[in-house]
Amino acid sequence: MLVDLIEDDVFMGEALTERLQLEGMRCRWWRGAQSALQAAQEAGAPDVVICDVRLGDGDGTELPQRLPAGWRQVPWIYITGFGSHALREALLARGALDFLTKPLDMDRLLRHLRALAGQRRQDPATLKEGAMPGISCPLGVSSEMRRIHSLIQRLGGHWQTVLITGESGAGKEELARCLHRETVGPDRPFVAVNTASLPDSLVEAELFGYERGAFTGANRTHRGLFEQADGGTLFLDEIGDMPLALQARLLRVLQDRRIARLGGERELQIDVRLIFATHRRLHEEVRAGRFREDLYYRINVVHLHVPPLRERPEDIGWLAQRFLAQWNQAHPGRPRRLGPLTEAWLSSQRWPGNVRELRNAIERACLLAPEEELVPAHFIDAMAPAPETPWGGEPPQRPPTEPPQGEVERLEDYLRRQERLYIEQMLARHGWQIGVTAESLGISRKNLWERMKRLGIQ
Ligand SMILES: Nc1ncnc2c1ncn2[C@@H]1O[C@H](COP(=O)(O)OP(=O)(O)OP(=O)(O)O)[C@@H](O)[C@H]1O
Repeated sequence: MLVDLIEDDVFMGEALTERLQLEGMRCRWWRGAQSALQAAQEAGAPDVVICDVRLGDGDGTELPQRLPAGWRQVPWIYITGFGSHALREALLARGALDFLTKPLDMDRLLRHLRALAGQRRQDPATLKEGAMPGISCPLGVSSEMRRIHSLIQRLGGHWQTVLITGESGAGKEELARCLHRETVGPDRPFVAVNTASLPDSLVEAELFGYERGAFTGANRTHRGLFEQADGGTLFLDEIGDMPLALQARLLRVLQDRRIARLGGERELQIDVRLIFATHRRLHEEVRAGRFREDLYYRINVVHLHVPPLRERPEDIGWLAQRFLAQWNQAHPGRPRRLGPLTEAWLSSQRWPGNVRELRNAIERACLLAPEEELVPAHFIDAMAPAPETPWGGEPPQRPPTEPPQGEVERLEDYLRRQERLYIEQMLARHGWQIGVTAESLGISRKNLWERMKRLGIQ
C-alpha cells in the first residue's frame, strides 16, 4: 500500500510518515503543493493521497485537478487545522474520501487506509458475486466470517443446539439461516421466533401450541412453533430476555426432546434442531440471576459469535454491493452504482446498527440520490448514533456522579471536559446533525461550530 502525504507541517509530516510506516505502509512525503505536482509528473500514482488543505505554497483542494490523468482515480483524504462544515461538504461532494480536522483522529484515518488496502487485495469481479476465489462464503469476505462459515461446514449435520451471539443487526439470524440451509437442508422447515417480542401470556402457547378449550379463546387446536419446526430448525431469538419460568420448560424440552401442548395430556416426540441467539452476554445474565445456569450450559455447546461490522470492515463493501445489486434488481428502471471511493468511505464508518443499518443506508441512498452514482454525501444524514452495547462497542460516556478522588482538576479543565462530553452526547443523539443539535442545546449553529472547534470535536 503506497500512501502519498502532502503536508507542509514538519512535525505532522514526520509523525504521520513514521506511523504509516509502522503500520506496514509505504509513504512518500511531499512538503508542499509544488513538490507534489512535480513528483506527480515523474512518479507513478499512489494508492491513496493524504493532503493538507492549506499548504504554504498552494491550495490542497485544487491539487487533484492539476495532477496527471493517471492520478484521477486515486482516493483523496484531506486533513486540516481549519475545517469548516461547508468546505467538508464541498470536498465530499467532489469525491474526496474524507475530511479530517486536526488534532487528527488517527484511528479513523487508519480505518480508511486499512479498508483501501483490504479492497486492493480483493478481486472486484468475485467481490460482486459475493465470494472469494475458491472460498465460497455466503456470509462475507472477512476472515472472521469465513472462519465461521468453515466451522459450519465442519459441524455438518452433527449438531443439535447452537448458540449465536452478537450485537443487534450483526447478522445472527442470517447466520442461523445459513447454518440451517447448509447442514439441515433448504427444503426442511426453518421457523424463527423472537421470544422477547411475544407477551409472556402468549409465548408458551405460541411455542408449545394448545388444545381446543385449553384456555378462554382457544377455539381450536393450534400447533406450536416446535411442532411447525419438526424435522427442521427452530431459531429462538433474544433468548437472554426469556422469562425464567419459560427457561425451565425449555430446559426440559432440551433434555427429553418432547413437548406437550397446553391443555394436552399426550407428549409429542419432536425432531428439532435449536439455534438460540442473543445480543446479551449470557454469562453475565447468569451471574445476575436472570438466566438459568443449567440452561446456559445446555445451550452453550457450540457457540458462534458474529463480530460487529466495524470489526470486519472488509465485509462492508461486499455487503454494500450485494444490497445495491438487490435494489437494482427490484428497481430495474433506476440503476445505481457504488464507486470504489464511496465503498471505501462506507468501509471506514463505524455502523453502530451493523449490517441492518448498512442495508437501510444503502436503500435510503438509492431512493434519495438524484444521480446514478452514490457518493458519501448521500449517506451522511442517515448515519445513526452509537447505541450502548455489551460487546465492547463505544457506549456514550456518562458524566461522573461521584465526587473525584485523589488529584483535583482545575475548574476550567473540568468544565471544558464536561462541555465537550455533553456536546458529543447530544451530537450522537441527533445523528451528528449540527442544526438539530444546536436547536436542542438552545444555541445557534455557528455557536455550536465554534464550540466544537474550540473543544476539538470532529
Ligand atoms: N452476511 C449477510 N449477508 C446479507 N445480508 C445480511 C448479512 N448479515 C446480515 N444481513 C442483513 O442484515 C439485516 C440484519 O441481520 P439479522 O436480522 O440477521 O441480524 P441480527 O443480529 O439477528 O439482529 P437482531 O439481534 O436485531 O435480531 C437483515 O436484513 C439481514 O438480511
